[in-house]
Amino acid sequence: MQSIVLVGLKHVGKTSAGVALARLLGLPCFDVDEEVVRIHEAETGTRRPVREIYRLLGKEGFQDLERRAARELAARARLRPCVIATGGGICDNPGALSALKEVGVVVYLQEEPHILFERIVEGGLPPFLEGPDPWEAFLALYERRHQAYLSQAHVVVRARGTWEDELARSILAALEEHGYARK
Ligand SMILES: Nc1ncnc2c1ncn2[C@@H]1O[C@H](COP(=O)(O)OP(=O)(O)OP(=O)(O)O)[C@@H](O)[C@H]1O
Ligand SMILES: O=C(O)C1=C[C@@H](O)[C@@H](O)[C@H](O)C1
Ligand SMILES: [Mg+2]
Repeated sequence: MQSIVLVGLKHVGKTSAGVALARLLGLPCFDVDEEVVRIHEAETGTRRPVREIYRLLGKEGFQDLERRAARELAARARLRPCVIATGGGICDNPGALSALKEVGVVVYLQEEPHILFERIVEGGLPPFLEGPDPWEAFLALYERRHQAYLSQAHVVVRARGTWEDELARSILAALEEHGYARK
C-alpha cells in the first residue's frame, strides 16, 4: 500500500490521528515536526520544541529545515510504507509538500476554524498569530490554508471534533471509499 500523508491546520489532530492510524494499519508513523526537532538537535546539541525552533530561525530558516525533514521522511517511505503527520504550515512550503506527495496519498483533515482557534489559544499563541487581533489573523490564515490544502489533497476528511482512534477510522473509511486499498 502507499504511504499516507496527513495534512491540515494547526491542532486538527494530525499527530494523534497519525499514531492511531499507523497502529490500525500496522505501519510505522513519522512526524515532520518531530524530524525537524531531531535534525535541529543533532546540529545544535540542544533539544528544543518545534515552536521555539520556528521562533529562533524565523519562517525561512524553519522552512529550510522542514524541507530537509520532509525529504528524509520521503526517503524512509520509499523503503517501507508509513504514516506521515505534517506540520500545520506545510502548504506554505511547496518543496516539502511535493517531496511527500511523491511517496503517498495526501489526506487533508479539515475542522471548523473556531474549534481550532480555541485549541490553539489553550496552548498559548504561536509566533505567527501574535498581534492585535489573533482571531482575525487566524481566520485569514485558515481561509488561505484551507484552500491550499483542498487543492493539494487527494482525499478530504472532516474531523467534526473527533480525534485519535475515531478520526483514524474515518480516515481509513475515506481512503477505502476513494479506492486506496489496504494492500
Ligand atoms: N478532537 C479533539 N478534541 C480535543 N482536543 C484535541 C482534538 N484534536 C486535537 N486536540 C488537542 O489539540 C492539540 C494538538 O493535537 P495534535 O498534536 O494531534 O494536532 P496536530 O494537528 O498534530 O497539531 P500541530 O499542527 O500543532 O502539529 C493537542 O493538545 C490535543 O490534545
Ligand atoms: O502552522 C504553522 O505554521 C506551524 C505549525 C507547526 O506544526 C510547526 O510546523 C510550526 O510551528 C509551524
Ligand atoms: Mg503535529
